Amino acid sequence: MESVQNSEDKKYIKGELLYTIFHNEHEHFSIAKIKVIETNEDFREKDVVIKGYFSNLTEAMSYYFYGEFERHPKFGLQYNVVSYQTFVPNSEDGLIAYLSSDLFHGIGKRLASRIVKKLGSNAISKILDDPESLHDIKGLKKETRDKLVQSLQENQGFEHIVLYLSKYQIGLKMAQKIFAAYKESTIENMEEDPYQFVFDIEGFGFQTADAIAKQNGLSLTHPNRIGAGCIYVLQKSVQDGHVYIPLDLCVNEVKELLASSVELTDNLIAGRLDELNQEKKVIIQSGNVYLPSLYYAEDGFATHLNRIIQNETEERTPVAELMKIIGDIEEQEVLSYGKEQFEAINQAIHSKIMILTGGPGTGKTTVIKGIIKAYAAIFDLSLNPGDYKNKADFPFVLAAPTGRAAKRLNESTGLPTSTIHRLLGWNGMNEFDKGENEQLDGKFLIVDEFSMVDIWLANSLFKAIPNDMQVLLVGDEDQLPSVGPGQVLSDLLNSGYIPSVSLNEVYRQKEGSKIIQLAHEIKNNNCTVESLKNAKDFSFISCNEYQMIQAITTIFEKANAKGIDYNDMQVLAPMYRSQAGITVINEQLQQLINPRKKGKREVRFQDVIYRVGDRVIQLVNQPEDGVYNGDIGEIVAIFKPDENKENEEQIVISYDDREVVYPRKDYVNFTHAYCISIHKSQGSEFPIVVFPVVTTYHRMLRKNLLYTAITRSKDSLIICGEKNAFLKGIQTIDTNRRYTSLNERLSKRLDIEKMQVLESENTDEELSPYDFMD
Ligand SMILES: Nc1ncnc2c1ncn2[C@@H]1O[C@H](COP(=O)(O)OP(=O)(O)OP(=O)(O)O)[C@@H](O)[C@H]1O
Repeated sequence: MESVQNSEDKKYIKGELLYTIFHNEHEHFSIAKIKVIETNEDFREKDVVIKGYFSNLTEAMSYYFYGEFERHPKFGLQYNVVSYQTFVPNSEDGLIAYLSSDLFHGIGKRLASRIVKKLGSNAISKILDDPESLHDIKGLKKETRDKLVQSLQENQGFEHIVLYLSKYQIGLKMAQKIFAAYKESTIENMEEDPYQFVFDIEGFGFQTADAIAKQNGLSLTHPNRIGAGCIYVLQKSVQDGHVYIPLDLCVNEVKELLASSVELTDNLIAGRLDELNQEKKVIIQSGNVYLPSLYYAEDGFATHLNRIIQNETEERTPVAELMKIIGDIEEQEVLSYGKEQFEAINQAIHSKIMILTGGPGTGKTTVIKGIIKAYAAIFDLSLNPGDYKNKADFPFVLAAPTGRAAKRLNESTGLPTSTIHRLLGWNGMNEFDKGENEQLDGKFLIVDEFSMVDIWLANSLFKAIPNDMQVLLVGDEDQLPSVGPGQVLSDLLNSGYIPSVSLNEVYRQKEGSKIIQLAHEIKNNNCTVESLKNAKDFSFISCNEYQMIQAITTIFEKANAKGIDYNDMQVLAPMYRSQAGITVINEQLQQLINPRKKGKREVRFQDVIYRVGDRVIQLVNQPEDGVYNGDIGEIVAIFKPDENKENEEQIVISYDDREVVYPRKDYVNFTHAYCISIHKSQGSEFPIVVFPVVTTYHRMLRKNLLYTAITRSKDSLIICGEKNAFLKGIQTIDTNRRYTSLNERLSKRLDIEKMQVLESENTDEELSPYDFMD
């Protein structure tokens, strides 16, 4: 074991564990109080609070903790532990006493001194590195020897590994993951082939593997190095939304990644990819390279889509009957459906699966309501969930990818809605309860904001759709694609595999909305500087990047003076950093809207101050608590550790229908929401949108991003910034094509179906092989 005396430059505190304040079983995260025995830190107190990821800290045991002090605004000085090890005396006498203690059964003083005599003061480290080193010790039976190794591994294995991994800047959290996978063989495996970790451990980076390999003198042409490079390149491509990358591009990127250090030929990389393909670590099809999870998601989605569509209902409602039903609905709703809208209702009623698309204000919601009412009238179904004995008997299933979108769907239809995750029964462990074996209840599924659904979620959803369920997918194809991989909505539309109706006539514009007009001008590429003239619900305030904060502050102050509720105003921006970025705007607006006040609690987390009353946004899906990426809430309480039974600092956030308690380690799951990113605003609408647009954002300024931003505003839109930047942005098409093969998969299926139809027609004519001969 590495002795502290050998690493004097490394800061440490040697201490005895007094008690544990908090321990998370799942993550092995602990906060504890220790009595300081010795330290090379400039610290003179008798005890200190430590925190970090530990395997098994035992009260009254002594440890070396390596790390650094951190000053917490509320809890004062804490020691943030990066690695640690149980204190084992490194004098021979101490070591003998340790090995002959109650911790190791069957080893007495005599045996312990023989071990120390043979292995020296580094005995424990030697045994952990190589259990064989215990062979040839007189009187040490195999059984006792195995037990000693096992106890040492249990008691010290993890720490030993943590210490080893910390040499490569691998933190405790990742060390926990690695230890769970490799246990005591971690070091052996890592020295032999660190590249394997890229395959086995989620989040283990290629660069880390490369650094470890270099230090262990592994060859740069190690076969797994190229393999790990391939996996790394593919994983990175998923972050850009790709489902696959073409083989030649993959080869080039791997070469770029590895070649600075070694000469690699295309053939060598392609050969390695071929082997990975045979080992099913990647899948190569038609010259495209996929990570298996994406290949199977795309293939699975296409298969289930096909399965559902094949079970077409034969029954057709006669047009006259449908006209009558729709006429009745028009009377009730006091409107007259446009031609496209009627067609959409008619098609949706008669299609097993249909897509409804259209820009803002074209009547998508109006049509959804029409479809539901028409379906209910045809099949004589009540739209009151209370009329059904069981919840599962209610025929309509309405869902959306985010909580806010689901809520909007509920408000516009008056029917129960949920997020797709909740619908599928997310169990918090990356799995859904619903699937092929337990499919969804209901007869008619409507999914809104489908452009936000990535290929993984689409596959999970379609797996769970029973054969007899009708499906309506609703979305706006001009919005940003899903954050996750794929572009399911646009691939479906391009493939022509399922019927779709596009609504183009704008109805809200007739009510004099400039916002809708602007959206359609952007969509149809006829937006000019004239389009940016102020109107009742629209204004453009000119300013540059450096004036932005002042401009936004003034807008908010003026609105407030007019009696407008700050909660109705939402700033949307494309990026976090820069003078006019999300972070700075949030800081400024927090000061204006929710300033520091005596008696109002606040805590600092990283560089941000969270205060009771702050508007915040959830950044990840947390289905176990019923909150989803993009949900906006308000901090309603901050608790000190001595105020709750968990003994931890907590922030309580209130969302529309629930309150969620976040322990400090989960504060990364939310951020301030006075200004949010346009990506996070997808699926939401706000009464007043303030949208800064300046040239500094240029990398981000694309047509679909600007379109998404302005279509989030319901009543009023204020753009502030540079007109040129805006006009340039709307002319910039996102050319970063996502590599997906859903369209091809579906087109192929269409071709097969056409051939089958041809074949069946030919059979009718009783063709014989002679017909194909000259
Ligand atoms: N056929 C129609 N006749 C009269 N008004 C209509 C008609 N269709 C839609 N509208 C009205 O136009 C407005 C926009 O319709 P709706 O909300 O259904 O559109 P949308 O496509 O869902 O819009 P968004 O995507 O912006 O939410 C509503 O006020 C709606 O009542």
